[in-house]
Amino acid sequence: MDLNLRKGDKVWVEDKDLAWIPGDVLDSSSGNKLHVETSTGKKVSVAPEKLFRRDPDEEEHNGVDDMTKLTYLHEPGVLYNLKRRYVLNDIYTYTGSILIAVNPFKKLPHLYDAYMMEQYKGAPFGELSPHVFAVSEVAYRAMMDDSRSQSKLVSGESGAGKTETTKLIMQYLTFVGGRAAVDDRSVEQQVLESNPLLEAFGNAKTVRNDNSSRFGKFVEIQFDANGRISGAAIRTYLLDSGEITCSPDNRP
Ligand SMILES: Nc1ncnc2c1ncn2[C@@H]1O[C@H](COP(=O)(O)OP(=O)(O)OP(=O)(O)O)[C@@H](O)[C@H]1O
Repeated sequence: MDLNLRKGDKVWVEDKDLAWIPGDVLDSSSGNKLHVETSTGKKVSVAPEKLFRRDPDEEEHNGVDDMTKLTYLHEPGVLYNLKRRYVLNDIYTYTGSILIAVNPFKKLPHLYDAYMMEQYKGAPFGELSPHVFAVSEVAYRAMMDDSRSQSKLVSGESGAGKTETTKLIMQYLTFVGGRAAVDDRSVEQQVLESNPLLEAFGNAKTVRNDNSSRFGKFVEIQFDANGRISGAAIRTYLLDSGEITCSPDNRP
C-alpha cells in the first residue's frame, strides 16, 4: 500500500484471475483514485491503498534467493519472486532462516541425490542455493554444537508438499547421521521404511492431493554424542477418522 504514488510509478494491481498484474500509474483521477494501465493494456481506476509498488529491476533477473533482498516485501512482490524462480525449477527460497518450498508436481531427482546431500553436508547456511537439505544441516549442526534438541516445523495447505518435505529431511538426517550398516536393517533404514507403511494406513486420495495424509505426524530422531542415529520414534495424532474406509459389507 502506498499513498504517495505519482504518474509513471510502477505498481501491482489486484486481478481476479491472475491475483496481481503489473501496471503503470497514468495520473490521478477524480474521487481519490488513480488511473493505472495494466500490462494487458487495460485502464483501471484504483484506490491508492489497493496498489503496491513494483520494482522494475525485478524483471531483469531471475528472482532473489532470499525474500529479505526484495526491494518491496509485500504479497505481490513475494509471489512474483516465487514465480520467477519456480519456472526455472528453483522451488526453494529463503525468507531469512525460513525455507519456502513450492511444490514442483514433477520429479526433480537431481535436487535430492547423494551428490547434493554431500554438497550441503557441513556447508555454512546461505552459501549454497536454498534447499531443504540446507535447513536440515543447520538443525543437525546446532544439535551437535549446542548439544540441544532441535525441531523443524513443516506447514502448508493440503497438497503443498509437507509429507514429501518431511521425508527429504529424514533422508538428509539419515545421510549425515547414518553409520556404515552392520546389517541391512540399520535404524536409519527402518526410519525411512516406516513411511510407506504409515501412508498405507493413514493416507487417502482427496480432491487436493492423491496421497493426502489424514493424520498428523511427530517424527523424533535420536542421535548419540557422536551425531550418529541411535533411535527413532514416530507419533501420529489427529487421525481423520471420518474418512476411515469401511469393508464392502459396511463393517469398519
Ligand atoms: N519436492 C517435491 N518434488 C516432487 N514432487 C513433490 C514434491 N513435494 C510434493 N510433491 C508432489 O505433491 C504431492 C503432494 O505432496 P504431499 O503429499 O507431500 O502434500 P502434503 O502437504 O503432505 O498434503 P496433505 O496435507 O494433504 O497430506 C506428492 O504426492 C508429490 O507427487
